Amino acid sequence: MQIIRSIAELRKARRGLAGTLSLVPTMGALHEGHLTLVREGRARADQVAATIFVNPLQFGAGEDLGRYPRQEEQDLALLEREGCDLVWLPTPEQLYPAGFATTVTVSGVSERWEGAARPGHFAGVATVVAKLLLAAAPDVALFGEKDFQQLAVIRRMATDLGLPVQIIGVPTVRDADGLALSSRNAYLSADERTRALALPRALGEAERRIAAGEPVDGVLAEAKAAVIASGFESVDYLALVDADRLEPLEQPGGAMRLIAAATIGSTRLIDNMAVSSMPQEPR
Ligand SMILES: Nc1ncnc2c1ncn2[C@@H]1O[C@H](COP(=O)(O)OP(=O)(O)OP(=O)(O)O)[C@@H](O)[C@H]1O
Ligand SMILES: CC(C)(CO)[C@@H](O)C(=O)[O-]
Ligand code: BAL
Repeated sequence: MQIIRSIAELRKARRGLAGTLSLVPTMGALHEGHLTLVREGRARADQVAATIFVNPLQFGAGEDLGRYPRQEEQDLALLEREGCDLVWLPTPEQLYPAGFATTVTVSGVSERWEGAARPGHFAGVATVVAKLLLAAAPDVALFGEKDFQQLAVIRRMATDLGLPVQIIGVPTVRDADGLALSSRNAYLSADERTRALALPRALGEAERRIAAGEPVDGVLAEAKAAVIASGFESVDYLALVDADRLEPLEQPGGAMRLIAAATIGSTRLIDNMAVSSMPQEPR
């Protein structure tokens, strides 16, 4: 596995890679979700590369940039074991040179939900992903559905900028009990980890009830109440949206997604689930 630290080295290494390339951008602290993206990337191209970069541009003031988990040595060992061909670890100075003044802003799909809760977040994500894609020039880039709105923003950006890359979304990998894997789960105490299960459970229950034809408003209100009753301090949003533009849906129909963000202790978790669009007989 080639370990690359500068853009110049990356360009040289890229020219030397034979065949097609998959890219898996990450912020490190790797878990099975990331490794699933790497495996999927390997299945879709001749070579697979990953990036590890905790991108300061996508963190707001007062967010967790300083305490975000960093474990480079362990991450490199995991990627090597997974058969990753190349890993690029850029520095903020390389990606954001002095005088940096160009950002990529995606309107519409980035504005609600995470975009509203974390102003500037998606401009930071879109900018860094555009830069990573331009520098590594992959044929395929893979992102997790766990960050469902992020995936929609990146798809929109790649289409609008005409980037010559196929964007692939990979289903959320969960722990055996149902909690979505996330590097931020490392912040949870044992007690919070247990209570955090209320989030996927509430989404699963809401999914079942909406698919069974129950009124959406009532189901969403009860799901939020269940999350709070289980010990989350707050729910930023828990909503039914269309799966492409992430606009709120009052009536079920088409490709739908339940999306949520909630805070437990000092940890903000996000999750989402697909909702079956065929009305089912009440169970
Ligand atoms: N459980 C998961 N299943 C599938 N993909 C995932 C999962 N968790 C993260 N990913 C994907 O891995 C890529 C890198 O994500 P990132 O490094 O931010 O990890 P993370 O676990 O999402 O961290 P965070 O706690 O910051 O949300 C993103 O495309 C993200 O959607
Ligand atoms: C896509 C990404 C690597 C951009 O920094 C990040 O937002 C993430 O890890 O999901
Ligand atoms: N996993 C998404 C990146 C972020 O929360 O900043």
